[in-house]
Amino acid sequence: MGTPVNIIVGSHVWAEDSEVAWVDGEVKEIHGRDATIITTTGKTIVADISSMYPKDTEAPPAGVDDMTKLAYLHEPGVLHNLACRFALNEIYTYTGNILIAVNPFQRLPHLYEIHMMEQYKGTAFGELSPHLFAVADTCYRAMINEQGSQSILVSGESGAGKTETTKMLMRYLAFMGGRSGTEGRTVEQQVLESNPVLEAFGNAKTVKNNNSSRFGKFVEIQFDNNWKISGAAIRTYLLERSRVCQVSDPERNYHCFYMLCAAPAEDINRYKLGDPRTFHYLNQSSCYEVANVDDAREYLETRNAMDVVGISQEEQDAIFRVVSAILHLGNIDFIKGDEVDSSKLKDDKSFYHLQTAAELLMCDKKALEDSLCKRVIVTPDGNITKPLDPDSATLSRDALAKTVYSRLFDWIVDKINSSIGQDPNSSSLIGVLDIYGFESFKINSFEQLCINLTNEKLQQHFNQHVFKMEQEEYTKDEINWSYVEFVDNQDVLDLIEKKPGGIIALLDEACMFPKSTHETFAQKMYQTYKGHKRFKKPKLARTDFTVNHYAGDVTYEADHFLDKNKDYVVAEHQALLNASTCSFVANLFPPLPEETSKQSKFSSIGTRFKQQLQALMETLSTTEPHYIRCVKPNTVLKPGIFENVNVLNQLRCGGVLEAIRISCAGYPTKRTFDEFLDRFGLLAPDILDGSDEKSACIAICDRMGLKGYQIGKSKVFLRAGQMAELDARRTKILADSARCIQRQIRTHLTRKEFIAVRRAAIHLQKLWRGQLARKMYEQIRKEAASIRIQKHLRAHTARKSYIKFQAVSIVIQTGLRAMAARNDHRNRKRTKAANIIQTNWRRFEAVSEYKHQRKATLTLQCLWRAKVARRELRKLRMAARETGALKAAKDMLEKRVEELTWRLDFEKHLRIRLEEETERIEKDSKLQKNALLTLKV
Ligand SMILES: Nc1ncnc2c1ncn2[C@@H]1O[C@H](COP(=O)(O)OP(=O)(O)OP(=O)(O)O)[C@@H](O)[C@H]1O
Repeated sequence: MGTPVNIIVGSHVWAEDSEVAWVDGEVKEIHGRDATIITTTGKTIVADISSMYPKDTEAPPAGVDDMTKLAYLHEPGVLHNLACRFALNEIYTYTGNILIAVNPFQRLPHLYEIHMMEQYKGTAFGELSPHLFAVADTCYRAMINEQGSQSILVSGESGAGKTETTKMLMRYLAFMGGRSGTEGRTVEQQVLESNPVLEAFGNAKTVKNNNSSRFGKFVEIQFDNNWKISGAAIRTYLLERSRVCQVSDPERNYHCFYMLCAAPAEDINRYKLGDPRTFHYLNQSSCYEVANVDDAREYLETRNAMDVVGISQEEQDAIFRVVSAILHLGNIDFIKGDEVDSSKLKDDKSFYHLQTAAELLMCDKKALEDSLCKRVIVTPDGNITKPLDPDSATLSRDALAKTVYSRLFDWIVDKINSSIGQDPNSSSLIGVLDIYGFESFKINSFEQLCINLTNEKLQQHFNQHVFKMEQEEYTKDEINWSYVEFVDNQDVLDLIEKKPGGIIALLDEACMFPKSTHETFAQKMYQTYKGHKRFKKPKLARTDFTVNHYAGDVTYEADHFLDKNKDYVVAEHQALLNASTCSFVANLFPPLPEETSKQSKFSSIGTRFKQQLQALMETLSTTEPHYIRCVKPNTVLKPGIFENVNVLNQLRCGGVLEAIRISCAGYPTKRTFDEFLDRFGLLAPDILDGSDEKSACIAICDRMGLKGYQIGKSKVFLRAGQMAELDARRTKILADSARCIQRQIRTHLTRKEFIAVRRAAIHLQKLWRGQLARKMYEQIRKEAASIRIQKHLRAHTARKSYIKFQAVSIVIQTGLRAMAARNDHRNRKRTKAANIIQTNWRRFEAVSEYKHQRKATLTLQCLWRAKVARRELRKLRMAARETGALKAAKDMLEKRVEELTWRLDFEKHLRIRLEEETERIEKDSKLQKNALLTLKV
């Protein structure tokens, strides 16, 4: 960041730190809020220009719609305003009556819809946001109210949007002046449809613009007594002829060539065309297509538009025949002929193209070849035919192509004019001028000189108009303005077009003098304009010269000036095409009037253009001009990019800043008494009480020590810088007051804020604590819940494992108990078995014992009883012997014997059973023994 500089007014006047130390300089570059300024003393200052941007209160962030509303009217302010608006897609801005249109490089259909036209219809200028419809409407209203012709001058550099703007203007005028419900083709329709036709033949893709108009255009729309469109005339200027034969990469030739090559197959065959890459006039550049443009569709649309503007099918056919003939002409190549410095067709291909071109032009092919390879020189002794070398033949071929094309273009324009028709009884007209802007390239030639001459002329017209309007305001307010200086560019115009002595006049002279070369022409210029303040000879230049135009220095290369200025049709070409059996072609080359052909073949393009310009200026001078300055925001043709330096340059070249400068040269700041007091009353509040507005204003100015200001009937007129001076004082007072107010307010605000903050903090704390408690409670709940969950989980797990263990142990216990039971059972069984065995054994022993005892007892008893019985018997016998006693004794004894016999049988039977039982027990014990043995095993 460099020295802070406050720009006070104007595009070139600066002051440091609001001091009255003026610095003259120019803004070279702007980066954000820094500007590089080259002062007139050559010093470079990088300045902080933020203070120059409009104050917030005065300029809304979206910018102001009229630059004159800016408190500071200077380059950075204007630029900043445009940039702010552009960023919001507000592409239109006024500077007083001038409309600045920044090309958006994107379709903004909402801006041009029919309802927008309805809105602007009859609305006062400035009431709605800036728009080209407002300009067109003002123009239309002015024509009706003032009964006078109007013109709209659209200018800007290539690609700035002039043609689009012109088309929109024409659409609006057609909307206002159209006849509703008219049958058939209306004039306004034809006027509108003339655009695509002219664009097809006069527009081409250039580096700067994909649809660049290579000619200037003035459309005169005539209105009848009912203010309806009754006729129109289109005047075109300086079509770029050289493009027909010479195209540089990445540009294209005229659109019509590519359209024709993309035409339906039937047309392609008819015109013997093909791929554009096969034609020399098209393949010098590798660019054949334009983004978003379909040449085939454009061809059909152009044909359609041709129908609308009244070009018949036969004429259309002839037009496209000529266009294709030009392409074929371009493919004719020459090589050295048999004679010295002669030429002939290079090969069969060249012959084919010559033949095709001749067929399409309907002329004799031999005559065509001769007209290209030979030249007839008229001498007092008769005509001499001179052969041309291959280079000259090629030049002759290109000259023919260029002439045919430019005649074709002129024919189309004339045809459109005659078909739309002129209204001789028209009461007023509105002219729309779409003309090339100021051009300054690395290499500038004759075309640039003509274009820049046009712009100088228009600039003069513009300056005069702006100046006039300014003066009108001074006169209206009855102020003395005699010393307002007006910077005129008449000297540049004189340098170029004055007759005799101007550059064009010198060029014409040089063209008529056969031995002239571009060097002799340049030398002549150097001599003639030595010391001219608008003409310079660059160091070491042989043919270059620099003209100091209003928009800056342009260095021209005089090398091709002579050729480019010569506008004559080679007699052989004229004769050849005039003799064509196609009436269309023959009409393009009507026979020259006798005296013209005798006088001189030379006609100067420069002079003709000058005359055309003169006629245009005369027409313009009879109209009330309205200006639209188109601005190209960037060189990459993309939306949303705003290149400051580029735009600044265009504003300078377009005269916008010049208009501001003119305004600054007088009294750039005008404020009504009311506004003035409103703004500056605070500089002297005591004056305001009691005195009238005018004297209060005078008193304020005097108290502030202003010199040179003027007081009009209703306004205060301030000189450059005075507004800023007053503003600086006002700012100081405002700043002091503001500081005081700020102090109080800040204290109040800070206290209020503190209380609010404290309350808020307490509230916050409360909420926060609540929040914390809630959180903690939540935490505790969660913990309790988790413990319970753990408990249950553990219980569950324990239960599960217990049940598992229980099941296992029961199984084990069951197993063990079963085993024990089985053991016990086995023991019991064993014991039982043993018991049984023992029992049986004991029984056996007892039985055996018993049996033995019983047997013994029985035996004993038997023995005893036998002994007793025998003793008895002996007693009884002794008694029997005694008789009776004896007999009873005998019976008793017999009974006793019977009983004993029975007992003996029973005993016998018992003993047999016992023996059987014993036998069985013995068997059982044997079995048991065996069983025990098995168990043991
Ligand atoms: N108002 C607009 N809205 C949208 N696009 C626009 C507008 N104006 C211009 N353009 C775009 O910018 C391109 C160039 O505009 P235009 O052809 O009007 O420029 P020009 O100034 O006439 O250029 P030249 O002098 O080369 O003919 C257009 O093809 C279009 O794409």
